[in-house]
Amino acid sequence: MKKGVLMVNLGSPDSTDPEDVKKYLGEFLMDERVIDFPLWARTLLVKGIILNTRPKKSAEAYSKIWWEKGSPLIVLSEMLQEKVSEKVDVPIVLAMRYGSPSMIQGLQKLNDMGVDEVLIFPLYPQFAMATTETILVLAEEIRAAHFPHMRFSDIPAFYNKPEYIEVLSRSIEEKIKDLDFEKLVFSYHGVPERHIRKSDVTKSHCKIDGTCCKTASAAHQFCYRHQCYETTRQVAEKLNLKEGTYFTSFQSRLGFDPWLQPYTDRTIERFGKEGIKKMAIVTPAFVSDCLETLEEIAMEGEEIFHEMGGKEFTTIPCLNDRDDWAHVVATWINDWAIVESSKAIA
Ligand SMILES: C=CC1=C(C)c2cc3[nH]c(cc4nc(cc5[nH]c(cc1n2)c(C)c5CCC(=O)O)C(CCC(=O)O)=C4C)c(C)c3C=C
Ligand SMILES: [Fe+2]
Ligand SMILES: [Fe+2]
Repeated sequence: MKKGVLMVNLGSPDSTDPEDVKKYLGEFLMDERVIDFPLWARTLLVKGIILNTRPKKSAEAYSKIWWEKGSPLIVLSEMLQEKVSEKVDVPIVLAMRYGSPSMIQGLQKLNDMGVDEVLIFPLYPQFAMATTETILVLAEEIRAAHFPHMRFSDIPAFYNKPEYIEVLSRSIEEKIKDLDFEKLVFSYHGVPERHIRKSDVTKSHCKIDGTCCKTASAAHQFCYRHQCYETTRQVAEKLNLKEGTYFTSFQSRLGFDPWLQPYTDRTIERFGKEGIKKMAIVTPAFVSDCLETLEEIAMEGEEIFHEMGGKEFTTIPCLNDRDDWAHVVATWINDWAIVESSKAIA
């Protein structure tokens, strides 16, 4: 069997034109694992309401962060894929869950190379049904319909993998070592609380009450909230951060349902009001810088902090194509390729 890797990130619109943003948001938000309402209600909400108002606003936001080469998320994902490709012996193809290059195009490309043993690598440190799960489900649907001869395995959420914690901690340390910051915020993309309950395999563990995520449970293999807090805890331990100087919060909520709290914007506002002058913020749910880090945090977040009287607002870049991160990704891929080869020999 010939091996290859499908590296998958979220995706971006093709351009900042509101029509392209509308097309992208339509595909994204009609995913039943993102807006998890029955089809009729999702269609009404997305096509009847969100797509009439949001694309213009989102297009303006994208215009502020767009690069000459395109969407930062896609350019940075390509840079990672290229760097990792130099360090491994198997082909790596990059695909996006929404927009292009699509997952079906990516799998077709691998198929054309003769690859039939595929490692699906979702670029998400923490599991969520709106991210990791939807990638794996779509991959399997495409496999069954178009490439039934292929065999798939995947890289599970790596929120607590020592190599990931090491690189993330180093990326933070490099930015904060000379800062003398008062508060460090770990801001993760939010999800509706309902998503956490739906992903609870035990059906009874997740109470979202502040203690469940600290109590050992089989539910945590698929609990986004637990995995976010665990990433924060392990980094804080590695960097010897003092209790009370670091916080976990959740950003980018949409709609009126309760999402994971505390919310990042309110946390920044509170710190400003409390007289905090220097804060830093890291966004570990994102492997590549994107709209949510470059605009929502680095621009809007900074503005909120300054309006509330804060002075220094330091944003810590995502891992992007850092050499040490590319090295870790390459090691995981090489480990997979070796194990799969020895299975084939046995
Ligand atoms: C119900 C809506 C959404 C859920 C649930 C959700 C989960 C989720 N998203 C990411 C990562 C990213 N999201 C990004 C943009 C983005 N997310 C939503 C909505 C939900 N996300 C929207 C509507 C948008 C588009 C922008 C906007 O209009 O505000 C991005 C950035 C994409 C880019 O092109 O730069 C990322 C990355 C995660 C990790 C996650 C759950 C854990
Ligand atoms: Fe999102
Ligand atoms: Fe939990």
